[in-house]
Amino acid sequence: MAEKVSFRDPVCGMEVGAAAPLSATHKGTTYKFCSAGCLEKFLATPDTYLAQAAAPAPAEASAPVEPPASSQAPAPEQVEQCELPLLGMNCAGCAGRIEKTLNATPGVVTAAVNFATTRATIKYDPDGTSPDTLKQVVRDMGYDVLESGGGGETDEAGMLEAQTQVHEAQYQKNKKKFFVALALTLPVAVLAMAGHLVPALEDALNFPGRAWVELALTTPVLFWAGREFFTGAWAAAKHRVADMNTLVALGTLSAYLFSLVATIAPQWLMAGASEGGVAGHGHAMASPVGVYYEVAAIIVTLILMGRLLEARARSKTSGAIHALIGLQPKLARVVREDREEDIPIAEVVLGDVIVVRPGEKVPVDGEVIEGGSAVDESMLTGEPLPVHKKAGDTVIGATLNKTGSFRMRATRIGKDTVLQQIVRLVQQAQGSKAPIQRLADLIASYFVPVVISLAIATFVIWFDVTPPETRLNMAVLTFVSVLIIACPCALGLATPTAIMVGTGRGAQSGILIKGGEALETAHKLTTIVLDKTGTITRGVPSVTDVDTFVVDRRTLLQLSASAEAGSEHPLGEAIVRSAEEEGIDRLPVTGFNAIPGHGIEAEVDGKKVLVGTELLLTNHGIAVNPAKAHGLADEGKTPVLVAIDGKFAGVIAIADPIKESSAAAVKRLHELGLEVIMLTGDNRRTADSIARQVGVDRVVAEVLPDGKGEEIKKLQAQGKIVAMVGDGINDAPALAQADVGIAMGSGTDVAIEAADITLVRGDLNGVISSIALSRATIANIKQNLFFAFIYNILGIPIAAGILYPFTGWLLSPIIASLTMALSSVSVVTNALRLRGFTVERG
Ligand SMILES: Nc1ncnc2c1ncn2[C@@H]1O[C@H](COP(=O)(O)OP(=O)(O)OP(=O)(O)O)[C@@H](O)[C@H]1O
Ligand SMILES: [Cu+]
Ligand SMILES: [Mg+2]
Repeated sequence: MAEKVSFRDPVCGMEVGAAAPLSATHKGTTYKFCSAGCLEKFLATPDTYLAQAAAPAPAEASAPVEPPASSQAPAPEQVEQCELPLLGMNCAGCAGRIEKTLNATPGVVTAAVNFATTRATIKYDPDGTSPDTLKQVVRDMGYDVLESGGGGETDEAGMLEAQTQVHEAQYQKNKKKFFVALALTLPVAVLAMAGHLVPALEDALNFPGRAWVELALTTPVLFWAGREFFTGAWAAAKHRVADMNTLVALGTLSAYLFSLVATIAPQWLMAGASEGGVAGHGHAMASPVGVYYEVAAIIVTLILMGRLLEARARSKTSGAIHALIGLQPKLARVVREDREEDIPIAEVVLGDVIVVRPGEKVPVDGEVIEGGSAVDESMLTGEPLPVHKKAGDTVIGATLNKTGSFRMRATRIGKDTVLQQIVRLVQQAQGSKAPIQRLADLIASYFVPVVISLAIATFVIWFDVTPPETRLNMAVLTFVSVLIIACPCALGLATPTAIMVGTGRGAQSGILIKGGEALETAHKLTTIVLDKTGTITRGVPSVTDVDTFVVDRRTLLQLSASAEAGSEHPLGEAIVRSAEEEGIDRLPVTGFNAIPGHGIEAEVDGKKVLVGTELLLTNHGIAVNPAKAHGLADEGKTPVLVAIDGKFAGVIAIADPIKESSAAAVKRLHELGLEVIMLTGDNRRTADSIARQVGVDRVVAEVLPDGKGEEIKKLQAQGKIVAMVGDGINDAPALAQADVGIAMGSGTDVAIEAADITLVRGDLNGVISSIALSRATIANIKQNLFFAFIYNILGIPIAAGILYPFTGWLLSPIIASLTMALSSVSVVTNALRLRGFTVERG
């Protein structure tokens, strides 16, 4: 097939390697794509992108040496991506603010900041900005960026390691702060409240300088242990925004300043109040006006405690990725100059011969060259049974060799190994946002200003309606309570933590989900479209019957195999293999032409040979007696018709066995309420026969390769939400068109770019597990949002004192801060339940 191939993605202009699985052919040129997104855009309006990519070319096209196929037209827009591990975010509001600022920075195409992974993922134009500039932007906002050791290519494992260390150090520091705060707060709480609880103590605690003691104890709690609330609130204020720090700072500062004035100059507060003095709500009298130091101190201490618990729980959400990285073996036993030696994994080079003994891990990806063994691949594929490997089979790094020993040749090392690809993918997925989160973000962004207004309204109303002696106390208390109870910190955790645990759990079971969007869409699917070859069937077709009319069997096989030698189609390969097995040598071929979806034409040994569908032959004006072919097709075999020199010469039947798991999986999909459609380029009879055996609802047969995406579009136009399941490489346009594209990885060749979800173990049970995982994750997110909101919704009116006139109930600021701490913890704990999700076993 002498067609042109362009390795520059025409949409984003990125250089894409020859191995990239995504491609589309347009007007005789095959274009490679960096991502399904680009492919999708291209397929929608190919000509605009080609015009764009070609436009600046003439200016530079002064190098005639360059062959036109690889013309280096500068792309309209070079996009690079970098990841910054962020430090110092303590609330989802921070993440939102950094994201906004980065997006507004010149040169940035898109930026996304994830609070759960504490990463910023930035796509930028290298001519417009640089990672260093972006880091500075973040630092200017009062946050920090973790330097990831050596520059250049970022090593996921290293970056994660460094980030974990920093988080641990931060955790220890926060722990210290909490305990100091606790030690100072306890006496304040005892002084302020013990007298109320135990009346006998009241007099003893009511010594003259009490307020001053409380002041002395509370001040360091607030301004040392709670310092970050004030710096955070200040940073937010400079950007004219308010976040949870603002609420905490405002709340504690109001209680503190009120008490301070009451301590230093009570006469200011007495103005207008009656001579008898006022009692703080339920407080022993120490100064003529009640003081609320304990409120400020306890709020800070409880919130610090909540953050500690939350950090502890959150560190577990990245457990899956740590487990994956931990799979990487450290050493490899290579054979160099006839000697075996153990070397660090990083020193293995491509082509190294490696010895793997029983009980050892396979160090890198490779091909078995000698010996054989059963290998446990469950850690990457989720497949529970060990897989038998012999010479010629591929083995994956990090899988466990069980019984025998073998030698292998390293074929993929470092960043290219399946394990590293999976780790990268999971990192990206965990950092992505689900659409449902946009709603949460939107609500959170309005929440804080609304809360502040509510708090002020509460203050004003109580100040108005309360008798003068207690009105300031009442107003301050309710004001602080509303501010604290309404803090939306749990809201920011609800979605990202669930996405993180859900995608991590998926990866451990061989389900690689590319992002929150796919994870969310998968629970809404109505229709599953299955590709036939390699998805329902095993994808290893073999010749079963050869039927000849004109020439003898040997000649027919020889001519067809020679003609197919240049074909990459599995059917062609099956014919070539069958001829080889029978010891038939191939003849020289002169003209070869593949007609996608129909077959091939070639000139072999001076004869014109056509191999392919009935239509291919009839289109060439060849009379065909199809009875035999139809009979074979009804058995579920694919009849390939052969014509020699314009005459129908025979039929080669090719069968591709159905995977054992397929029928049961289709049944389960039906039970989940999904419509199952089979999509194939094969003829209708064969397709129907296979469809009957596995029980799909509907068959769309004889679809040309580039028509598969069209078929998906048609289904979508009927209002269906469609998942396309294919083997990832030739189904790329359909995978990209579908709402969720699910690629069947073969376990060794993970076609990650091609789809939204990649199933490392290639069977249909993975589709069921993906949908189940999606449903479980979305349900979990909804529970989280409920947990996050319920406290606010119930708490705000009570804190505002709605019940006070009827029952005398007020929500004390102390209960408010306890609730706030607990709501974050309950959200994270709930998300962690997803770790127990179990996958479907066939
Ligand atoms: N190289 C080839 N040799 C013989 N027949 C071919 C060849 N290429 C295509 N055909 C014929 O064209 C038909 C359609 O091919 P196509 O690649 O579109 O689908 P397929 O591989 O059979 O099925 P699926 O869509 O499930 O992958 C094949 O079933 C076969 O009959
Ligand atoms: Cu909060
Ligand atoms: Mg095919």
